[in-house]
Amino acid sequence: MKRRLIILGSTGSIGQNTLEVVREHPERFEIVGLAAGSNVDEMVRQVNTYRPPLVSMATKEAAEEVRLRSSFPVRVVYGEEGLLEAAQQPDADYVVSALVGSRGLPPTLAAIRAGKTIGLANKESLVMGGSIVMEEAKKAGVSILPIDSEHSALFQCLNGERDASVRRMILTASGGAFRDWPRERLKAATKEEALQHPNWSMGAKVTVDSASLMNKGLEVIEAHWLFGLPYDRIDVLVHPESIIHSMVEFEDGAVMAQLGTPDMKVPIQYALSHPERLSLSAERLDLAAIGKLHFREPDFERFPCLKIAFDCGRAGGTLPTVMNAANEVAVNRFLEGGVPFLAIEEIIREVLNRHTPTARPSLDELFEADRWAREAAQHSGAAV
Ligand SMILES: NC(=O)C1=CN([C@@H]2O[C@H](COP(=O)(O)OP(=O)(O)OC[C@H]3O[C@@H](n4cnc5c(N)ncnc54)[C@H](OP(=O)(O)O)[C@@H]3O)[C@@H](O)[C@H]2O)C=CC1
Ligand SMILES: CC(=O)[C@@H](O)[C@H](O)COP(=O)(O)O
Ligand SMILES: [Mn+2]
Repeated sequence: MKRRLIILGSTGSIGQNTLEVVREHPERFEIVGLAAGSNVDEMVRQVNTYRPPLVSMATKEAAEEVRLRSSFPVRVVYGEEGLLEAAQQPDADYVVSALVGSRGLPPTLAAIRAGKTIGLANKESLVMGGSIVMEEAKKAGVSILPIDSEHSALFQCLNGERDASVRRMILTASGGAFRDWPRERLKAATKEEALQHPNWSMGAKVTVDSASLMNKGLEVIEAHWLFGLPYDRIDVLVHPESIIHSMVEFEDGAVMAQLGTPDMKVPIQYALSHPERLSLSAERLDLAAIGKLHFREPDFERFPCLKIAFDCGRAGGTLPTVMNAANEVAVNRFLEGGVPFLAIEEIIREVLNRHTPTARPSLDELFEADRWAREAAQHSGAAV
């Protein structure tokens, strides 16, 4: 039977890669809904190719334009309500959560509550509300299959293993665009430089997170929630080639690693077709041609965002939510040219220092913490 998919964030980097996987296997997948923000041209192209019955766009204007330019009658909804409707679309059995940022949390939760299997790329929803997301998934009997490359690697390494045999997880990090830059040089780092990821082609926000190593920090928190491991058993290792996507060390000293060329279609197909594997036209790994792989410890002094994320993850409560929201706003301000690169970590620190944490927040308290932190980060004058 075909998997009936909704893709939240279909016009983005993960969304388009997901559609590539679908295009290679039309016998396995059917698109029953697409949701995006403002990229009307790309959405019209997708609608005319995949003919989904339901589409959601961020605004009424974008929705109307998609409707008018589609080559067949498609229902187009919009805004936060539109996203929620798409996430719960009754025809779907699987939702790919690939919006960027904490706006991914409400539709991901709605899809879980509606009983859909989740392919999760939107790591921010676990950073913001991991305990609630995992609790709701358990209650609804829903599987959350990781799309993020490191978590897909960990998931693959765990295949057939008992939880009790796991000693630690090792997330690999490319080191990002500024891996070899001295701290002093980071002061003048530009947007164009931050967007030059050494190995992956991705959306702007995650690429800047990768340059500050906040991406790895978000991924540590994501791994904690997905795999239920305490933070002192999650390690980060810089691996500049991004060939080993992550590793699991077991009690007997054995280490399992998942390798491959850096291509998101591989973890996406694994999440979409689990427990099977489908053929893919991805580039094959040639280790003889690569010759050597390199590893080093992460530098928490040059890249303090990684330590901030470990600390907030360990502390729990509203702190990861506030850190995530402050980071989103700070990255946005950097991308808009309003603040320098190093202001990202300063804004996050300042907002965290001003926050009064709540230990076991309800969902409403998480949304309130997110709203408060956004406002605080938007007006923060740190390092500007
Ligand atoms: N890219 C990658 O390879 C990887 C990404 N991830 C994670 O996956 C998620 C998506 O990343 P990525 O694909 O790179 O991001 P992109 O920026 O490429 O895409 C983001 C998507 O979100 C949509 N969007 C933005 N704002 C809104 C809104 N207000 N309402 C509805 N939709 C909106 C965009 O629509 P539009 O463009 O139409 O405005 C787009 O479809 C992130 O959480 C990221 O960390 C994880 C691993 C790898
Ligand atoms: C492809 C993917 O999963 C990204 O999240 C990737 O991890 C970014 O690379 P680094 O954060 O390791 O630079
Ligand atoms: Mn990743």
